[in-house]
Amino acid sequence: MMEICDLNVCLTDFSLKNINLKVKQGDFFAILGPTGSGKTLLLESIMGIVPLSQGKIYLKGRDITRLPLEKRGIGIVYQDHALFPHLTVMENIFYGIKYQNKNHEELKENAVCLIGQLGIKHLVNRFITNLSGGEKQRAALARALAVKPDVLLLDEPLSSLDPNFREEIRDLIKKLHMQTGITIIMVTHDFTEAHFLARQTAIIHKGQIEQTGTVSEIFLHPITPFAAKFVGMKNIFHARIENNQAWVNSLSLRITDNQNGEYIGVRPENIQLIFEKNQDINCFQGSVSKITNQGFYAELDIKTQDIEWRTIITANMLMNLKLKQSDIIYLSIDPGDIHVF
Ligand SMILES: Nc1ncnc2c1ncn2[C@@H]1O[C@H](COP(=O)(O)OP(=O)(O)OP(=O)(O)O)[C@@H](O)[C@H]1O
Repeated sequence: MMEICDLNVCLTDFSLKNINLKVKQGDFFAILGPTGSGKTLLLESIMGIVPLSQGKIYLKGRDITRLPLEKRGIGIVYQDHALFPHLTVMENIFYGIKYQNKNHEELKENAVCLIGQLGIKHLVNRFITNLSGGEKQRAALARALAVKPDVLLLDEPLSSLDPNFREEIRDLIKKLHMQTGITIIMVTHDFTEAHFLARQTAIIHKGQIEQTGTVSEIFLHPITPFAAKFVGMKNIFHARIENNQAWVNSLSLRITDNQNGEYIGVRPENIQLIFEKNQDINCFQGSVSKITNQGFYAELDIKTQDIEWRTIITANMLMNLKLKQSDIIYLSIDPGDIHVF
């Protein structure tokens, strides 16, 4: 549906290199990456705001690489909403319709329907400056969708919102995607957001795509240390793999058969904490080196020989166990939970 072929953008100090992506009709696609990785620049290239030094962009089979934004069939919701402050909500939503080469009556009906779906009927005569962050985001979504674009681009749609609105708007975006079936490409630095909303995802790092796949594929099988870290695999170590053993410094861990690579990764939630050594295959003694209370849960750093592991436990469990720094504890790791890449 949207195909990005060999896209390159060269700026003075930054480049997007050989970007290839395919987004299917009706899909929700997340481009995930840390700050400065090139996410917004990629959206801007899709919109035609920054010139490509190489590459093609196709939308529904049409080559849109050189078309002006209004002819591309793309709607966008910016991080800061970018609504017109001197216009009312209604005027903002209807603004783009007059520039469309489509049936205006149909688009107006569609806009009215969106106003209902987004729950902003009571706000239509208000000016933008008087709205809350969540209300602005609803108005921005209605404005972008009012012209019935073929694809909707969302630039970090939740990051500027107060945490109270974040969940509400996240649910709303999901519902809207299901109701309209529109193709969405969202950029975000938050894997949890992508996990909740998207089906397909691409991880971008320093202007290059590191991995693409379904959200669960990338969550379960990251293929680079960067991707692994990004999806919450906090224990990533350089390792020497020999048959079904992984050596990290002087520690040997049993892994499942037929795996090969240079790194191992273990999720903190997959490390079990126990008080006595048992017969588990990977059971190691360690000592608590740091406890970081995070409210509902706590992060425990545990040192075994020369390796520091990050584990998590619930706040309740931490209280019950009365754990403190330097306490001796055992870690148990199932070989199936050790990922090699
Ligand atoms: N028009 C431009 N001219 C020169 N450099 C630019 C331009 N736009 C972006 N950059 C640079 O390109 C790099 C990537 O920027 P981009 O805004 O795409 O990052 P991002 O992944 O969206 O980050 P964030 O999550 O912080 O928004 C940055 O180093 C930025 O300074």
